[in-house]
Amino acid sequence: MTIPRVRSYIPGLDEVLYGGVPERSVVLISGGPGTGKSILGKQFLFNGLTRGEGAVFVTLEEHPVAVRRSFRHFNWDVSKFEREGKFAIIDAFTTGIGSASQRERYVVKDIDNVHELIDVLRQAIKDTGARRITVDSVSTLYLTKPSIARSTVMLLKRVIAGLGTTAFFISQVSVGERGFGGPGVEHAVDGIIRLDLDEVDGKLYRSLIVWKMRDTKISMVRHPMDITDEGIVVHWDKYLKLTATSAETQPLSKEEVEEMRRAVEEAEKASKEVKPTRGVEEEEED
Ligand SMILES: Nc1ncnc2c1ncn2[C@@H]1O[C@H](COP(=O)(O)OP(=O)(O)OP(=O)(O)O)[C@@H](O)[C@H]1O
Repeated sequence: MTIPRVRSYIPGLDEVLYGGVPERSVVLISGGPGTGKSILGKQFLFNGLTRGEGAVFVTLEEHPVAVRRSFRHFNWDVSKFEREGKFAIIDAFTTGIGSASQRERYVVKDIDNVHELIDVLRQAIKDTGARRITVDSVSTLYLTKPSIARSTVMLLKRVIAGLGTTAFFISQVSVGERGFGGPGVEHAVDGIIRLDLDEVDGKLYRSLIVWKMRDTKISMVRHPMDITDEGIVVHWDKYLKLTATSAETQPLSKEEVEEMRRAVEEAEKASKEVKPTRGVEEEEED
């Protein structure tokens, strides 16, 4: 059965997901510091914006001014989409303090109150007609209160899926940590994509691995990944064989490569045939 998918259009990522992210999924983008999580979240939104889809970025870790600057760093000009009302930044960083925050349209004053965040998010999704959301980072919402992690994620997930959007939740883990953001969160989300930076013989290697993604086949290997001036590139047709003392890149089999390529072609065809039917209709369960 063909399921509706959201193409990330991040080079190589849709191939390792056999066509893209199943629609209305909440995907945890997990990884240590400097692994490229924020860039991946921004690229996902920008690629939707250039194809006519609305998008919302929730910032909990960076000032909104810094967020706009980091989009610009990759020549992803979001200001045009903000002016057109297709893109919104939700400021959950300044907590409403300071003159810059006074200029922001979407502000969350109390990040300990997830219901306030949800109200602002719902409004921003409706205003922009958003299909894509990035929350950077979701860990900030429960850093000091791990016991509420699962309920926070479940509440956000209900609104996001209910309004027909697909989300990347950025999850920060420590260097060397094996988990993805805590058991409550890891089981609550629909997908987990892990970004890594490994040091072998004094050299750092970037890689991406899809740990889970409900309703789709996934590539079962670690893929080498680069950050370039154009953003993230995943080498979907190769895998990175890491040991404690060596890092070796090997090609995937011809059959696997062909199957991934075909899956992306089919997803692209399906996305052209099925026009998105939803506006931002209220399908939310309360
Ligand atoms: N043009 C570029 N070319 C290559 N690498 C780049 C470029 N721009 C940024 N980077 C790298 O991207 C990394 C930062 O990526 P990003 O901010 O997405 O990390 P992150 O995983 O969100 O980290 P953190 O959790 O610490 O915020 C930096 O280490 C930086 O070196």
